[in-house]
Amino acid sequence: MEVIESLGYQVYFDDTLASLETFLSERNYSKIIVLVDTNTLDNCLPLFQQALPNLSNYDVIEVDPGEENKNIDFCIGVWQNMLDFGADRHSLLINLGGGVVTDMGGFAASTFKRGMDFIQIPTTLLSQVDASVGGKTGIDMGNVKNIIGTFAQPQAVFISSQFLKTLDRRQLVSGFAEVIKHGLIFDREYYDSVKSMDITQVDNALVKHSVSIKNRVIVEDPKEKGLRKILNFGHTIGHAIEGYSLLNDRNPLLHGEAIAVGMICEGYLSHKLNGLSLDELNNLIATFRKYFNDYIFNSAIDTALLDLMRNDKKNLSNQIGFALLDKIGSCQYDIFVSEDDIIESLDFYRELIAR
Ligand SMILES: NC(=O)c1ccc[n+]([C@@H]2O[C@H](COP(=O)([O-])OP(=O)(O)OC[C@H]3O[C@@H](n4cnc5c(N)ncnc54)[C@H](O)[C@@H]3O)[C@@H](O)[C@H]2O)c1
Ligand SMILES: O=C(O)C(=O)C[C@@H](O)[C@H](O)[C@H](O)COP(=O)(O)O
Ligand SMILES: [Zn+2]
Repeated sequence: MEVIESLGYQVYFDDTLASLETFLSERNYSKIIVLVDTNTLDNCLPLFQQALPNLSNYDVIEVDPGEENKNIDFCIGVWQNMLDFGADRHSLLINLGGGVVTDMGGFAASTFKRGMDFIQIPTTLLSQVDASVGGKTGIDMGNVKNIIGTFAQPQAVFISSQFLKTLDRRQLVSGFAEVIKHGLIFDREYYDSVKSMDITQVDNALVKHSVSIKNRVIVEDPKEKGLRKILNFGHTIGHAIEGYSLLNDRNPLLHGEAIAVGMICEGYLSHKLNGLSLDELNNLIATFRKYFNDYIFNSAIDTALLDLMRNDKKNLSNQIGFALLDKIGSCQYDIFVSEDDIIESLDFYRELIAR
């Protein structure tokens, strides 16, 4: 078993979840509640129960799956269940699921009775390499992503590759967008090693490498005053596209799919405004187009996308904020881009996929 030390807690890479059993036996929680969605109830709760045969006294809260449910209504449901179950400040919430469950569960726990303990057991690739670590918790409001939330660190994170076995390919690829991002912003060698890999070969070593990159960034800047903004590469435009798609498409883009589009557009801005070479831009584009389908969208929605970007948390005094690459493996933040340039990057994407 391997462990990464994060912000006052451990991230365990442990397929047996024995470390979870030890963790629970060392703490005297008044009550344990497990938050799942309907898919992790079926696919992940049985593995959790097998790993903890001696844990019998816990309650389960179930929410509907998917980004459309990462909102205040479902959060109220979680809070109400915690009240009904008699949770107090010495209780523990175990978030067993993907990023929707870890984000919303972390938020619900961090605000319940002004804060109770929670742990993350991420069950998607995306939540293992990214969402479960670092303490960003939150919910969406309408189609504005993660606009209500807290920085609240879990007591521990337990990562087991066992959970990934039931994940479908589309979800695996979505999580891979954040893996590619980690290489692009921080580690050229890692990017080169993942950019053409067979996605079914994702293993603990890869997850651990991604977590170690994210962890180095968040330990230096837990509350995103500066450096942490690089973890947001692709997200200014990506979140706008994700939010737009959520409300307007019958089969909305997943987070990773949207930020893959965002990383191509922001790759273009990196080339135009921040010194990323044309060769490296083309390299980045080829990588994303290898794994991700094109997203067709019309310039008629640019105004709506800009409206969403006006809510980005990196903005300052009405200027839209970006993290941009200067080369593969290196990223700068607090770069403010004009609306004309943003639209140019959307046009670039549209022309690219029309070729
Ligand atoms: N807090 C952060 O730092 C951070 C980082 C990245 C992304 N996020 C957020 O994470 C969310 C996306 O997370 P996600 O991609 O995990 O989505 P998700 O939680 O919606 O999970 C994807 C789907 O897979 C199902 N699922 C989960 N585990 C499964 C398993 N083991 N087997 C079968 N099905 C399973 C879920 O029920 C869901 O239908 C977004 O809301 C995004 O904003 C947060
Ligand atoms: O941990 C971070 O910091 C990130 O930015 C990671 C992102 O991949 C993630 O999507 C995060 O939820 C975005 O946060 P937000 O502050 O832009 O909502
Ligand atoms: Zn993300």
